[in-house]
Amino acid sequence: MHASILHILNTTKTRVQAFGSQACREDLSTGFEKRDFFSAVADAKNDGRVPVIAEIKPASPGRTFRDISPAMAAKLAWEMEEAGAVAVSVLTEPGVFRGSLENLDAVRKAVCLPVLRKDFIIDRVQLEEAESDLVLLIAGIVGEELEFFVELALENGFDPLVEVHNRKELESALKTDTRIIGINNRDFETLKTNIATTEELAPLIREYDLDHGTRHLIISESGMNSVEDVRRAVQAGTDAVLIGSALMESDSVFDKTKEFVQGICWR
Ligand SMILES: O=P(O)(O)OC[C@@H](O)[C@@H](O)c1c[nH]c2ccccc12
Repeated sequence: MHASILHILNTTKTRVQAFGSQACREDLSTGFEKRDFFSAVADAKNDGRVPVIAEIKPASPGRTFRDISPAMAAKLAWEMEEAGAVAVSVLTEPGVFRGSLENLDAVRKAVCLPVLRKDFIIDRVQLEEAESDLVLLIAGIVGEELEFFVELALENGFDPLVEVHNRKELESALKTDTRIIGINNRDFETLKTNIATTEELAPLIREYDLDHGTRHLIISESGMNSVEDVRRAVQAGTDAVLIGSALMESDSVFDKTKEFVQGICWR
C-alpha cells in the first residue's frame, strides 16, 4: 500500500483511540430523514442525466485543490445539486485529504441530495459519530471484517458503498449484503488510475447479478477527467460515476458538474 495511505490508516487509528465517539448518533439523529440514493439514480436515468456523484475533496495525496470551510462546502454542494448531480460525496478524513465532519454536516443541511461520507472507516465508533445517507467501506482496507462492517452500517441506517479494486475484493463484496459496489479505478499501491479497472470488473458484477437474480448499483470511481472517460465507464455497465478532482480543479464547479451530467445521452 502507498505510504500516504498507510499514514492515513495510522493517524485514523490514533484519532479513533484518542477521542472515541465524539458525538452520540442517537443525539444527532433527532429529525434525521434518510435520503434515497437508489431513486436519485433512477430519476436521473429517467430524465437522461448521467448519474454523477460529485465530490467535495479539499486535497488528495500530494495535491491540494482548495481550502474548504463548511460554508464553502455548502456552497459547492449547492452548485453540484443545481447542476444535476445525484449525490454529493464529502471527504471527512482530516489529514491527507483535509476533510472534516463539519463539512459533511454543512453539506447535508445545504442540499436535498443523498450525501456520502468518504473516509477510511476502520472502527465502529466512526459509524456512530456522524450522519450521512451513504458510507464508504473500502474492501482492501476493512479486509476480513467487511461483512461485519456492512451489517453494522445497515443497522445504523447507512447505505454502504463497498469499494473494490480487483477481483478478490469484488468477490468478498459480493458475499455481503451491500447493494452498492464502487469500482475504484485508483490503485492504492501506486495511486495511478486506469478506467480499464471498471471495464474489467463491471461486467463481472452484471454476470453475477444475472446468475443470482440480484441487482447491484455499480459506481465507477476516480480518474475521470473528461466526458470521454465517463462514456467509457458507462459503456462498461456502470450506473453512476464518482468525480472529485476534475470538479475541484475547475473554476466553476457548477459548469463542470453540468458538463459531466449532460455529457452523454443516457438513453
Ligand atoms: O478525484 P477523483 O480522481 O475524481 O476521485 C474521486 C474519488 O473516487 C476518490 O476521491 C476516492 C475513491 N476512493 C477513495 C477512498 C478514500 C478517499 C478518496 C477516494
